[in-house]
Amino acid sequence: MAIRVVARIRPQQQNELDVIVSTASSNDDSSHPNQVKIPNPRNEGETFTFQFNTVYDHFTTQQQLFDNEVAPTIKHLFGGFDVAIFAYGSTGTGKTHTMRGGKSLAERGVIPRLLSGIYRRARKFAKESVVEISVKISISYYEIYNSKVYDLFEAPDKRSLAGLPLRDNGTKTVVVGLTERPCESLKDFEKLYDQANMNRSTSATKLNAVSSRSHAILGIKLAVTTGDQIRISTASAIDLAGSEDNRRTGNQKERMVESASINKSLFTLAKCVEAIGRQDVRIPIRDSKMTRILNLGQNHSLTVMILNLAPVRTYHQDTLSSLNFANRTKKIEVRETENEPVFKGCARAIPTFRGTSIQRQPLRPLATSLHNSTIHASNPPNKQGDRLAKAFSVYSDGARLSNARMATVRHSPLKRPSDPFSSISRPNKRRSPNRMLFRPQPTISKEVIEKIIEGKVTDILAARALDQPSIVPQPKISEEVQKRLELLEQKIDGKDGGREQGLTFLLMAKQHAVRGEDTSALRMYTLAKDFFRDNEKLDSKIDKLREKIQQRKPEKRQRGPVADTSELDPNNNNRQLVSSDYGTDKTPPLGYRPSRSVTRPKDKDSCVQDGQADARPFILCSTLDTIAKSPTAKQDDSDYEAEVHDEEAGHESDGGLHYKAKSKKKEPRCRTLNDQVQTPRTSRLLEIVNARNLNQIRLLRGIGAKKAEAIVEALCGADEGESNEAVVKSLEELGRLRGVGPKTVENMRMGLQMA
Ligand SMILES: Nc1ncnc2c1ncn2[C@@H]1O[C@H](COP(=O)(O)OP(=O)(O)OP(=O)(O)O)[C@@H](O)[C@H]1O
Repeated sequence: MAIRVVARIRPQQQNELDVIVSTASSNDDSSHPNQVKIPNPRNEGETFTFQFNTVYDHFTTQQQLFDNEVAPTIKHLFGGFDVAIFAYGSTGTGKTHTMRGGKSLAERGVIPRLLSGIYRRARKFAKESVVEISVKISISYYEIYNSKVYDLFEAPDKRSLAGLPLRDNGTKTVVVGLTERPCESLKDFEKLYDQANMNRSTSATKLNAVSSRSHAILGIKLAVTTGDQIRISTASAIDLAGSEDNRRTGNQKERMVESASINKSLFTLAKCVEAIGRQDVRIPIRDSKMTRILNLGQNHSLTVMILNLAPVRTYHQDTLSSLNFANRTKKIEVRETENEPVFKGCARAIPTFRGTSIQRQPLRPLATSLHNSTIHASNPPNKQGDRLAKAFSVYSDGARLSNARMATVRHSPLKRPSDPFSSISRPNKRRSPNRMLFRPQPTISKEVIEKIIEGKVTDILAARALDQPSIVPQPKISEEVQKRLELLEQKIDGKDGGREQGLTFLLMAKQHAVRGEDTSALRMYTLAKDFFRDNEKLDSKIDKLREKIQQRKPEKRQRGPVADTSELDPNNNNRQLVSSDYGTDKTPPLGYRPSRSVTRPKDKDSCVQDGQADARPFILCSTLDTIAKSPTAKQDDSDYEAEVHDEEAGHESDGGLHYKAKSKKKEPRCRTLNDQVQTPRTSRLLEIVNARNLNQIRLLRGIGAKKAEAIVEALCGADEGESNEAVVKSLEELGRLRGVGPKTVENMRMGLQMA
């Protein structure tokens, strides 16, 4: 079954203007919309339509959403299926509101309602069933904060800084050392849940006063014992952190670190979804902890994704990104599989204890978390302080089998030493299982033997269930050991968290630098410094940038506010003329080539000089200057057209770019211009191209993924070493890049939406 994707549009909030998202229905029954409509940010006359299973508008109550989307999954949960419900959307779109909700009854979100539904169904089951039924519910709750997993049942001051390690268990990923708490009633749950939520990392940003800084995963484990069988299933309710544009959130140091981590994991998720869609052999699921845990498409769970959207223009590009992501996600097929029940009297289990034909079984992890739906026997444990689970149980033949079994049974509280067949628990007497089982027993019939063995098997399974850490918390691993585990894991994953984080800051710094956002670039470089101490190059870069900002201050004052448009308020239209609109390039370092992201001016006199290693293409400066001086800075498209017409005078390349010449030597028909008279539209185009951000380039009109790659490759091919990167300085140069012609250039240019 494909993942069910539903969209929820939150109400417009105070101070929010200009609603641009609307709903529609592809059916005749317009009372059930299933489409989201949003204008094309580059051409307001055009509307994009996205279709999902259902679309909920701002009138939808928490109750309605739950009844339609989540309540139906409860019966599947009781039927032995796993369920995964997750909220996705950019920051401030209502994910936490949807999943957790408010305190009042009407405002309660999906999670408390789900628990309430589970308890209600459990009671109904027990009441109506003719056989005895018992339902045990336990929960675990953890967050992924800055790429580390923390148990939310633990107070932050008691956490190990390294977090909890992850381990693979078949198709599932388990969190080692996670506690599971039994929850007898809804009240129990609410108490635990509220306490744990206080431990969740939240902070205020400009976009959300209580912004979640982590992905939170609640696991609900259901153990339904019906007569002689027990079935375990799990529901995972996931409140993802939202993608963030730091120019809009106003994030500073600590928030920025969190944001980089959030964006990175969400980017990995998007890459996974894309790779699944393309049916790639490699899905980069291991590239982030969140994707490992979510395990989209591979988790064999009934999956519902709630796409949270904000209806207003300030979120335009975020909404579009989310819609595109959801559009791809809805195509993912999941093979839901029912978790196997265990029967107390499972006769088929007997042969495995007989004779020498015992099959070697793979290692089966016993240390589990909620995500491990291994088989349990009935009589779930209720004693505290029982022996903790072994890491692995090995089924093997010969002596090893005996040992493994001995280990299991020896600790069984159900062991009956007087039992004539307690030899199962005595390895020294079980060297020859054949002889033992088939030796003539004058006083016991074969049926009785079978029965006794059946009973024994059940006991062993029950003992194993007692050994499970389902209720008893896992042993606390010392901080030192956990740190080592974490380091080991990073090594296995080929990552080094700190360095990676530092590189992300460097990347963001360079992006800001390319856009001429010196202050933000400086901020990012300073953050990167924490990760690359004693790096002289970085220090000198910071010093030079600081100096440059200082020097520009008086200049800025002279020019007035319009001159420094690079870091203006997003609502200010001027900003769109020169710097990237938060909408079109919000995604931070995505698709960016770290080593290629800095464009270097050849011209030493260019108005932006940034030491030896970092510089922006001077086209950006000339644009800034042009706009600062130009009274027509706010003109609309037609004004730009006239301006461009004047520019058609032809322009000699100054040799700044050594691109690969096209095979056919045609006179370029595209407009050529002198850098000093570039229009904002042209500057913007060149800026996008020179930034080498695949994501942005492919959004240009007439450019697909392949062409975008070809452009970036052509640019990289034209570089003279890593420290001397090529810059496209005119439309003519752009038109001569491999894979790009004058027509494409014109298309790209005219497709740019300018304010
Ligand atoms: N359907 C809704 N009805 C009423 N208010 C809503 C709704 N959805 C969201 N809100 C409000 O919008 C604000 C932001 O919502 P919320 O904190 O849930 O966003 P979020 O997506 O979880 O953000 P973040 O990713 O930053 O944590 C909150 O004040 C919340 O009450």
